[in-house]
Amino acid sequence: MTTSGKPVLYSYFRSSCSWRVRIALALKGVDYEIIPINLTKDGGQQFSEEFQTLNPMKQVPALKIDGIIIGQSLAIIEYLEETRPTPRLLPQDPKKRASVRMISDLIAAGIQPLQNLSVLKQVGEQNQLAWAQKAITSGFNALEQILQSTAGKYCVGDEVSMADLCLVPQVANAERFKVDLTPYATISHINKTLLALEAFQVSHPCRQPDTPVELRA
Ligand SMILES: N[C@@H](CCC(=O)N[C@@H](CS)C(=O)NCC(=O)O)C(=O)O
Repeated sequence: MTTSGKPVLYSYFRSSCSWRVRIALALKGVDYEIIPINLTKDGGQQFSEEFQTLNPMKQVPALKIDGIIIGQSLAIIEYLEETRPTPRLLPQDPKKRASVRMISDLIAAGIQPLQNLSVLKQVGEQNQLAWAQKAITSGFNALEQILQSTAGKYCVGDEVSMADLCLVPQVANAERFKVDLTPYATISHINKTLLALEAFQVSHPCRQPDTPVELRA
């Protein structure tokens, strides 16, 4: 907490995992402060001693809330869901909830970590684009197929869920890595529908306190 008592989100404007949490906070109407952690400046502020005491994984996001600090975006979203249940981001129906968790994990464990900054650094500059494209297309091939049986207006039925909070930032990553989205009609359509919602807009990487001027919209 800051002296104002508001929750504090350690976030980087371009981080897809931070964006997931920003959407959840916006949807649930939580007033919070952002402390930007620049993942590229000075060799990466995530490696500073101060930040490592907050999140030993040296990754954003991390959320200080209710006297605790939580890392891992899905754990944060689940905590927000349990303590601030409205609007619901996990459906009541166990089968739908399983679908939401399946899609969230597909993205959060099966795609994003493979194209995360630290992995791309290991892959080397020349191979980064092809590597990221492969990780994303292989995940999106599976996701597009899964959505045929789960999607309504959004990833699972007609209510915005945690799966949607994972989808939109991952599509932004796909665009950044110049993935051809033509084969992913359902993913693209749901993404467009979600981007029209205010919570997805206010939390967008182009509207953050640490967004560089040239990327602001
Ligand atoms: N599983 C974690 C992943 C967090 C993560 O990968 N964060 C990225 C930004 S999206 C990061 O901080 N990367 C820093 C680095 O790779 O050095 C979560 O969901 O929060």
